[in-house]
Amino acid sequence: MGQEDQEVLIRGGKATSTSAESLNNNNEQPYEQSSINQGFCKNYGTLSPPSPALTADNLTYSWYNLDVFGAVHQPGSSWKQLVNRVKGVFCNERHIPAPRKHLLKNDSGVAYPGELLAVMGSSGAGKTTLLNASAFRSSKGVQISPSTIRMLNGHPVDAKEMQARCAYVQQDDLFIGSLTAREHLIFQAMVRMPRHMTQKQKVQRVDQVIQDLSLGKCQNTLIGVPGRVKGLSGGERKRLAFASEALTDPPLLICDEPTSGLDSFMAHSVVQVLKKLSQKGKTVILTIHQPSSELFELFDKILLMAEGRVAFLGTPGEAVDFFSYIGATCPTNYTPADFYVQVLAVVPGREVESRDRVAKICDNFAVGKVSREMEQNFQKLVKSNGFGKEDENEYTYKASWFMQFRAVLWRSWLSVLKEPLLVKVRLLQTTMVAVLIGLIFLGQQLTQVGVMNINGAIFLFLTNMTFQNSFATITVFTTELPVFMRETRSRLYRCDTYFLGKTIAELPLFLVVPFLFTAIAYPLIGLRPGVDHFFTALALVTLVANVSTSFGYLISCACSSTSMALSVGPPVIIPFLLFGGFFLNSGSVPVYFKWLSYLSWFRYANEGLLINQWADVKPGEITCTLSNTTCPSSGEVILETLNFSASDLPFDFIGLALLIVGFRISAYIALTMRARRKE
Ligand SMILES: Nc1ncnc2c1ncn2[C@@H]1O[C@H](COP(=O)(O)OP(=O)(O)OP(=O)(O)O)[C@@H](O)[C@H]1O
Repeated sequence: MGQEDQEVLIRGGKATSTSAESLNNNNEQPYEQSSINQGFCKNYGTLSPPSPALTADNLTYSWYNLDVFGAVHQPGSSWKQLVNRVKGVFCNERHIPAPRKHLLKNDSGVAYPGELLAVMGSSGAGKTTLLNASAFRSSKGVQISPSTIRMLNGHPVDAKEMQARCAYVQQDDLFIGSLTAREHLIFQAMVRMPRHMTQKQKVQRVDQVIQDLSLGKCQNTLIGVPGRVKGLSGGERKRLAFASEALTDPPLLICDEPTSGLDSFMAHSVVQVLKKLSQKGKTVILTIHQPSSELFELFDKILLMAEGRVAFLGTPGEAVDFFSYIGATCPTNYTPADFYVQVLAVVPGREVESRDRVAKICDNFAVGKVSREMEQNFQKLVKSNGFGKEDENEYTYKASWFMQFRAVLWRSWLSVLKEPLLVKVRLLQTTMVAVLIGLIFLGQQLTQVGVMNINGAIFLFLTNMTFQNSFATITVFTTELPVFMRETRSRLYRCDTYFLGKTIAELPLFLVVPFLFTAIAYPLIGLRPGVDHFFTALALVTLVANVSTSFGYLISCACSSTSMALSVGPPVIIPFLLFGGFFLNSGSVPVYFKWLSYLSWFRYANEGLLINQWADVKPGEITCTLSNTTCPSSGEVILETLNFSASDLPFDFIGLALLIVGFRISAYIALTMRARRKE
């Protein structure tokens, strides 16, 4: 809506109210003075709960002086900031703090049990920021003033308690796409529901929730990945997100734009679900864009936001009075929600006037009854020092360590079986590459040329195992990490149970892939015959597959995105590859890079495989067919030329095993640090 439309709307209001132009024309009627004075008398908005009966399970959520700041990115400022910091430290100069954007300005509000509170406002008004701050889920770079107080039933609440008692349905749904809706809910029940409940009771609750949210028809449908794997519809995904939260019957439910991307029918059904929950005594807060009149009628209270401030909090009926009073009566051909949002919008091109109008409306509300009551409540609380603290243990994980581990293991195993990238594609890819390498190096003989070819084929074994496994891990693991981050922040499971469950579930695959590869390529190439030689090679290739997987986990956990992990992976692998003894003789590694060569799994595995191949090749077994080149007389000579010693084979196994452990521990530490950081 443009400024003109906005003015027409406000002038339209003037026909029935008194001073529409007071919003725009300060000369004719000094708006601020007259409105503010009247605001004290009119008492628009309300703080009163819908039903006075509060049980122990009901939660009144209130927030006072919610002051939120966001980082402002200034192009080219990082260098200046660094210089500024260095000067501050070394030259005793005053450190100039980085500029910050004031996202929420001393907002206060309250949501009662049995109430459906809709937060509305134009885009950028601060709705999501308010919800994130309320649920203690503010994003990286967002700072909340220490004077802010968030309370449950009058007790200041901390992040741990809030995350345990409040269900937060975020705008973007995050699921493991390879599970069905029912499998997803069973997993959620396993980690969310109290540990004293049996598995049977949890499954019964899942069935109940599926019925309540009308998910019966799609319960066995794959959730899917938008744009990649077809699965649930947008509405079904939204309802599934609610279903996950509804399993525990949370007393406080916060939903960020639950209707975004849905048609009006779907939007209505989603809000109906929320309304039903509120009627059962839950406290429900949601943000919504452009609700239809029908939807608007379902809201018990509305909170209007503009420019990071509260412009109104009260019932829809009181909103009509408030806006009429300030001279902005809703015309009959407008839905009230659209009208309020438009009046509170900042119009491009006329920002100063719009902001002035918004400021006046917010000021008017700030001196009204609601704000004053809120202030009084807050003062009372401070005076009575009512910052009571409840038992922290109550807000710990719902499931025991073992239950969490079992649930993660079960879900990871299901996704291993169902994720095509992990199983079908990998097995097909492995077979094809093994056959190709086998055909290229088919039936090598123990000749001068054969020795060169066999050494090349062995190194190719390692290169293929490394790249195939590390990149498969990076691709699959990094796409699942956002789900992990959200679930671990909701305290569904611990970092260690996830990491352990996930890696154990994937282990069989990382045993099958090297087996398949070795079983096909080893005999085709004609490597050293004998069961013991085959199994030694298989053990080494399996260890390499698992070192690469562990390395893939480490890179995935240390990098912030899939694309970053995929770009960081190859340059880090290349130095390890160079120290493998194929491109650079292991005796020629510069002293200053020796330490790096000890971290090279290529070196251990190449040495091990070459020892396995050549150690027992006796003098005379190698046929010298070319007279103009040197011919290695025995396998021992080949190993000596490469600077490898047959006695080092056990150390190669130990080296590979230590690398697996080392990379996994590092990956776990990186994951824990990431889980602690804000995303
Ligand atoms: N981390 C951040 N750092 C800096 N500014 C931010 C940050 N997060 C949000 N903002 C800014 O704060 C303002 C409010 O953002 P918010 O996402 O809360 O708006 P909204 O009302 O939810 O909008 P929409 O309806 O479009 O989602 C916007 O101007 C946004 O650019």
